[in-house]
Amino acid sequence: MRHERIPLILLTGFLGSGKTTLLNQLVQLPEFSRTLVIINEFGETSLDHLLVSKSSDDQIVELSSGCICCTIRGDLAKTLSDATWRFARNGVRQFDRVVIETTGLAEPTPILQIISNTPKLYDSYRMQGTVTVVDAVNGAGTLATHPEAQKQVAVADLLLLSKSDLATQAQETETREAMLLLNPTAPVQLVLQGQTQVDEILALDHAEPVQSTAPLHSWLPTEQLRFAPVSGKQGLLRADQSSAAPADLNRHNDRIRAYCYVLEHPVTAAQIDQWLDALMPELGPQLLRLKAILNVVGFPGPLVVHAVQHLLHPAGLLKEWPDEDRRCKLVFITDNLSAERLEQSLQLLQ
Ligand SMILES: Nc1nc2c(ncn2[C@@H]2O[C@H](COP(=O)(O)OP(=O)(O)OP(=O)(O)O)[C@@H](O)[C@H]2O)c(=O)[nH]1
Repeated sequence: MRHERIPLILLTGFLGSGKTTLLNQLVQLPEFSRTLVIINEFGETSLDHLLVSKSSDDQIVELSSGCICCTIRGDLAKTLSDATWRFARNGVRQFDRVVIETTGLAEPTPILQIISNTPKLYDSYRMQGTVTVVDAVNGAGTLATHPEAQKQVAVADLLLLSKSDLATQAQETETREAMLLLNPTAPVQLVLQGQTQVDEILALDHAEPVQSTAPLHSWLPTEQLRFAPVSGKQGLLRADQSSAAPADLNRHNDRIRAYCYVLEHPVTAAQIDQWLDALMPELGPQLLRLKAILNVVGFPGPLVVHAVQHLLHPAGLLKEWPDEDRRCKLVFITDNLSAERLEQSLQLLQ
């Protein structure tokens, strides 16, 4: 039987959004007591690791000579691969979880890829999810102007809205709308001075095949979206973007978009293979994230598919459906990809 892999949470968010404040609270909780914290800072004077609570001093690694998403990817890989013996006593590993705090300008996808593309790391670590902190005061403006911030929101499994104590109602609403447009499927919860509902973080199980059907409900909140048939494509419905957020919000960030589809009929395993074989090499770089729940002919439960850019995680087959809705649901978070091009690829599932 396969050994239990160590869950890893990627904590990201734009500069000053409140990542360290959150981490400082998390490491003081009993649930996070056996957590290895890896902090990446950029620049000569790195302070964050000093700000994180002393209680976990012996399990904090600071990577400060560059950014882990670009210049020091190797350092991250080495830190993770050495950690299992470096943070062990008498041969027993002293941590059960890893949290990596990125710099505010980091792109999360290369970091997710390091873990999945390095067999030794993939064998030891399981991506539990990406948590992105967004500042409610500056969020809308930041998301309108910084592609890094857009990508951080787009790939999140959980979005944490910070500083709502400082934000006006209008600022908070605009920030929520901007987040919704980039990522309509990730739940949003408040974090106030680093305090938040920690159960939601611990329950994340999105980035790799889920074992339970519970998280599927939050994936694609179909009840909140309006779907309309795509002309000429039988059984294919597309969510209307304006039902997620006002359309004019898109004016600043029309590169990164979320598309949600429902396919009304079951598909065959062969069709899925063919579709993914064509999709990943061709559109991989433009796919920031793909999540799909597919009804496969002859399978008792849904097949769950995840991809981050050209990286396809092994699909997970669940034993049963979470509810009566047996339709296939697909979410694509894309960079510079048109609905027409996606729909052309979906023809392989028709
Ligand atoms: N009022 C208020 N201030 C907050 C909240 N969260 C964080 N802050 C403050 O925001 C500032 C930046 O917070 P940090 O936790 O350092 O942000 P960060 O994301 O780690 O910042 P970088 O490392 O620069 O990317 C600090 O002064 C925090 O005290 C909040 O919910 N409310």
